[in-house]
Amino acid sequence: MRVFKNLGWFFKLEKKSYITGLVMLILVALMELVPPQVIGRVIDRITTDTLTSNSLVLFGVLLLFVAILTYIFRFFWRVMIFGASNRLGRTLRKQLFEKYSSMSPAFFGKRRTGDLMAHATNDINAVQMTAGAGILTIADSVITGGAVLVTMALTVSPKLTLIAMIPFPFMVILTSWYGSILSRLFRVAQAAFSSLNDKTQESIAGIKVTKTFGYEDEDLKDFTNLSDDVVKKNLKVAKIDALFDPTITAIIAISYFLSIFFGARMVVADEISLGQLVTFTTYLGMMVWPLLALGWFFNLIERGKASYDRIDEIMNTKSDIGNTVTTDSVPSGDITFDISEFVFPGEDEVSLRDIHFTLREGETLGIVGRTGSGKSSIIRLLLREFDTSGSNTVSINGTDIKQYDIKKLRRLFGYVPQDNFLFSSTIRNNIAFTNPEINTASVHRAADLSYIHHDIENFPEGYETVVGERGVSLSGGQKQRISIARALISDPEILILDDSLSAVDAETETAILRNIEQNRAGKTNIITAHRMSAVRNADLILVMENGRIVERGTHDSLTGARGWYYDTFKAQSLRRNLTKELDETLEGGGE
Ligand SMILES: Nc1ncnc2c1ncn2[C@@H]1O[C@H](COP(=O)(O)OP(=O)(O)OP(=O)(O)O)[C@@H](O)[C@H]1O
Repeated sequence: MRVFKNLGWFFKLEKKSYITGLVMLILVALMELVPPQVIGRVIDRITTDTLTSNSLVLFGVLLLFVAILTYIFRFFWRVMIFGASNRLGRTLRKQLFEKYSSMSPAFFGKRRTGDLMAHATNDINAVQMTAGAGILTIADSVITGGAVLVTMALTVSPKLTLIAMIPFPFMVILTSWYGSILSRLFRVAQAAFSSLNDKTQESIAGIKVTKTFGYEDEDLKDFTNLSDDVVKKNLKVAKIDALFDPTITAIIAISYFLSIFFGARMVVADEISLGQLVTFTTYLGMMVWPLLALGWFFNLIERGKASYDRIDEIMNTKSDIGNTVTTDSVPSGDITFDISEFVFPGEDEVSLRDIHFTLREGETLGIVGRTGSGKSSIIRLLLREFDTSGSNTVSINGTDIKQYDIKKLRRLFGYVPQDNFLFSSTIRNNIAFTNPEINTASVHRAADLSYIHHDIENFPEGYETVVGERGVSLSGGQKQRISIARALISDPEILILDDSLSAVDAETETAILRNIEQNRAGKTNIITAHRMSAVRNADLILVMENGRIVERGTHDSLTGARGWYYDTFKAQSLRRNLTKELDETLEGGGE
């Protein structure tokens, strides 16, 4: 029953629907008491030869009237109770999605996508069932069952009613025992379903890699194993599920036997009439549904409880990134990093050390260094994907960025992440993501700046071409450039290109960077790259190694210093010139 307590807030919210629904249920229960009474009376009148055609018509009209009212009331309770439970599904889905949206990347790094999806589908469905069918089954078994028992006792015989009820406590004990086993098994089955969900999602997302390595058979085997596991665990649930109905049917059968055995003796002893015994057994037949409903109720609440706990665990997870706003000012100005040490949450190793620099507003910062040297980590701190602690700060205009409203802070940035992601929508919608109402000319301009306009115009449907979930029909370079257009369209105060030019050729890179330089006067840019040519014109270049800044300066000062930057720049320039020469030679030879 704890799940009902947990859902108390919702029942309060939907008080009107539930109360109306329950009143309708009570009325249906009362209506259902009438037909057995009519049958009993007709039989008694037949046996005493007092049945007239007038009274027969009257009984018929009464039954018809009761049938019509039952039909109407049944319709309304369904609309009220199931309508409310559907609204619960909607509310929970919204709350869960809001929770997901508010969580930091660290949360998504730790959880599996399939699991998060299963919470939003299967688990919410199970809780919704508890608030719909769960309420119905308990109300129906108590109201209909109670009304039938009271009527049996009042209109036929309290003694016979008690005899008929002897097996009922066994049923309650057995079904609640099945319920507790079911809860455990259901939790395990839902977890298995989450894993299967996760596997499906990952297999589809990684299908290209799987195919390239020729690993389809292994992938299928993994999938089949997980799928078999889901079946096995659900079969266990089904086995316990299957115990509910036979138990209840057996209890009812015993109850019937006791009623007829003792009822017949009471008829013979003239304690009740034959009509009353028929009425009694008809009522007993009417107890089948309330008792089945009671069994289902235990089944449903156990499933609801298991799923509610799984959702609750997510809802109670606190985001690593808080939003305690202590300043009203809008973030803008110079960016200063003052970090002695930064450790990613849950890690032991220090990832960034002694990162101290200031980037003036309107200037361009270039960050270079070997892979894993800490370039993206600097960006992630600025974006508040992770927070610094202690005296370590990242500030904008002299204020720690943790003191700004996180949404206002993030509106500052036009960010092109390393693993760019395109939504399954049109190219236009992907570019206009931050401002869907923006005019076509601006979309084209952003695409022009990121050097993708002509490619897009050559697509079958131009800007209306739909890209797959991960832009499967586009080349890596095209995806990167569409992501750059998406970042540029809002003319952000701070543009961040995190290794975002890696998939375009050197000429395209130069052209895009020139466009950015010419069109973003007075705005800040941060570019991380492996190619030194991408940061050549930056006002400040940081060279990272093992989480530290090992060189800093402008292109000229760094080449003068003859360190890693110079060596790498020279090697890359040489390679670039050689490739160019080779291309020209091959082209010349081909003519
Ligand atoms: N969320 C995280 N949790 C723990 N460690 C992390 C996390 N993200 C990055 N790291 C670690 O921090 C170090 C720096 O990673 P980072 O992504 O900043 O390097 P990078 O210079 O951008 O590399 P690349 O050029 O390959 O993109 C790496 O050792 C990486 O494993």
